[in-house]
Amino acid sequence: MTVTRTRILAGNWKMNHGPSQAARFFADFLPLVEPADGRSVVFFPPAVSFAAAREAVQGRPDVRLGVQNVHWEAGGAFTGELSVSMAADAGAELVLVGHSERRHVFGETIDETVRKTVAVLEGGLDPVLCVGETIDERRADRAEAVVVEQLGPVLAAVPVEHLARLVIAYEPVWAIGTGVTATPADAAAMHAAVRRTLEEVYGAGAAGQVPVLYGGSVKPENAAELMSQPGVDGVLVGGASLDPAGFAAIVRAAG
Ligand SMILES: O=C[C@H](O)COP(=O)(O)O
Repeated sequence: MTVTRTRILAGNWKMNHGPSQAARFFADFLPLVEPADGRSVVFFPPAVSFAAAREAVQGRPDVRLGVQNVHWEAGGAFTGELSVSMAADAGAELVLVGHSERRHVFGETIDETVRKTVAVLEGGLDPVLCVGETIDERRADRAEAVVVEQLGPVLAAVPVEHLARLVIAYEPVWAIGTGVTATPADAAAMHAAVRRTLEEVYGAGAAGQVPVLYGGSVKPENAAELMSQPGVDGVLVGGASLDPAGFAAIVRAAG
């Protein structure tokens, strides 16, 4: 397994921080975080705040931006949706796909995550594919099986030449926004399952090409321990990414 992958510290603002709050966030956050080799900071602001975020991070190539969702079609009558090319035109480099709130609140299917991942890759952006089990699935000892079920069809549709642009985020649904975090050992075990699945599909060495992030109640207090686990390349942070000082502490916890 490669141990030199770039650390990724990602903040998903979900439906928080409009344009003026986004500008205030970056005015406070950026002076707290020096650019550092081997570390990439990513934000997923709401679409209406994207332009404000982009303006705020000009001159900071260590900070990249993504969108929280896209439609797989190139354009057309899809009220409320964004296409990949529109996101790219706005300056997005990454796209969240299959976030648990898309799957469990908005009914996004595995087939839709496949279409979105393919559209994102074909459009030249990098997908951050989110996978994770519910508490009932974990209690039924199906955590690993569920993650493999979510990953398999997507990986089957991603050609190996695009593999190095894929990012995977393991986010147990029961840990998201609950204050309950997976134990570092559980996170490490699930990350290992993700990497095994990558190697089963693409062959030996594939797992080293794909950063795998942990998400679910990551806070300044637990970020360093989670990121010290084997196979945990970074974090995808919701609530704690809304506070400039708190998220800066998480970024610094990456070393
Ligand atoms: O995308 C981020 C995850 O849903 C984690 O959210 P959280 O840090 O608020 O638990």
